[in-house]
Order: sequence, then C-alpha cells, then structure tokens
Amino acid sequence: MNRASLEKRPDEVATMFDDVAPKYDVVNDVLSMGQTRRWRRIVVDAMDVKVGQKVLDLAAGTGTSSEPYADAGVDVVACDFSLGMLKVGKRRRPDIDFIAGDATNLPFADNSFDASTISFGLRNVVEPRKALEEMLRVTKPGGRLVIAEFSHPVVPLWRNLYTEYLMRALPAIATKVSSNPDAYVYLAESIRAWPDQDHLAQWLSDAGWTDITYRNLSGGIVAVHRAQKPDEHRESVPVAKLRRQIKPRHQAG
Ligand SMILES: C[S@@+](CC[C@H](N)C(=O)[O-])C[C@H]1O[C@@H](n2cnc3c(N)ncnc32)[C@H](O)[C@@H]1O
Repeated sequence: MNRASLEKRPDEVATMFDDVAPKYDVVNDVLSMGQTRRWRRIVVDAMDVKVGQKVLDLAAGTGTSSEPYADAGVDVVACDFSLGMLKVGKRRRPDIDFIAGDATNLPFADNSFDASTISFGLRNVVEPRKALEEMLRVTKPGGRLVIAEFSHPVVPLWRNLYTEYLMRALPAIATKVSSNPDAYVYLAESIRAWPDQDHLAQWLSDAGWTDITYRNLSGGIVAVHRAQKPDEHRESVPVAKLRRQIKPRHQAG
C-alpha cells in the first residue's frame, strides 16, 4: 500500500505521486470518463493569457495542465514537488520548463508571473492557504489566478450519485487500471474532505486575492475559481461587494 493519509504529509504525498506517475494521465482519462479534457479547456479560457506572457502552473505533475499554454506560445513554468511526475513530464514535453518546488515555499521571486494556475493540486497540499499566499506573492499586481479543483455537486440527487461513484465505483475501477489503487482511495477521501466552493472562495479572500468568482463544472464535481492580485493603480473591490461576487454562477457545464 502506498497512499498518503488525509494529513497530507509532503513526503507521503510526493511518494504517492512518484508511484502513480507512469500511468497518471491514462488513469485520469478513464476515471473521469474523458471529462478532464473539457475541464482543462475551460481552465485555459479562464486564464485568458496572451502569447509571450509568463504563467506558473503549480502542482503541474506530468505537465498535462501546462501543455495548452506551451502550445499557444505562452511561457509556462511547470512546478511540482514529485520528481517522478516531473520526470514523466519532461520526457513527454522536453520543450516545457519543469521546475521542482514546494507550493508552500515557492522557488520564485516576488511578482515573477503574469498569471498563476493550479489544477487538481491544491487539495493535495499540506497547507493550501499558504500555497494561495505564495501564488499571490509570485504573481504580478493585477495578475490572475485560476484554480481547478474537485468540489461538491450542488443538486442533492447528483451529489448522492456522485458520492456512490467516488466511494464504490472509482476504487473498483482503479483496481483494474492503476498500479496503485490505494492512491485512488486517497483521491476519493480527499475530495470528500475538501471544502466547498464558497469556503475556498473565502480562503482566496483571506489570502489577499480580490475579484473572486467561481464556476461549477459537471454540476459541481469540479469548480473553477478565478481571482486577481490587487493592483495599486486599480480601485479594489470592497469586501461587501466581494461577498456578493463570490456567489455561485450556475452555468451549464
Ligand atoms: C492530481 S496531480 C495534478 C497534476 C496536474 N496539475 C494535472 O492537472 O494533471 C497533483 C499534483 O500536486 C502535486 N503536489 C502536491 N502537493 C504539492 C506541494 N506541496 N508542492 C508542489 N506540488 C505538490 C503532486 O506532486 C501532484 O503532481
């Protein structure tokens, strides 16, 4: 058995991802029934970055979340602390800049990136609120943050069906397709223990991000949060207004 506990000790988390790295992307496609590709396209649209801009893709793993930026001529840095995941990524995409680094203590100077993003990574970080502060530090004033993370379906019937899938079907399928099925039991447990959409929006606000909105995908299985680093030359959004802004936008998805 090689899985992290819900304490998310960094050594356990990194070892678990080292272990699943070779089949990580294939297993993802199977377990999400192909949905990850659609979710990733929505994240890239939300980032809205331009050719030549510099983007941090934190907890980038094998770089699958970084690829669309590189393909579009954006200068993307893929950062992760699992050397196993980085190695698979570098072999597949030698043109992408893969850098080993811890989300809670990033190896980058202040204001280094035009925008930052983290896909399906924040939930695995031992101190996610610290990671939100670190991403704020390394992003330029006025720069954007986009987070994609598993979340909580908003409609009760859909939530119940999805919980059944997570706790029963997903571990059973993982036994067939993954070399480390226990890692996918961790996946299911960590998704259930993760804060909901509004809670994560509040963490973003506490960390100093402004203009926070989120969008539910697949009925809330995934939430994409968007935020901005305050810019001294731009009027900031008052806190009372901010609270209204972080109300869910129930878009189809
Ligand atoms: C589920 S994978 C996501 C990979 C990629 N972003 C994607 O969308 O496929 C989560 C990644 O988070 C990384 N991770 C977890 N905690 C981290 C930390 N404290 N610092 C850096 N990376 C971390 C793991 O090593 C793993 O590669």
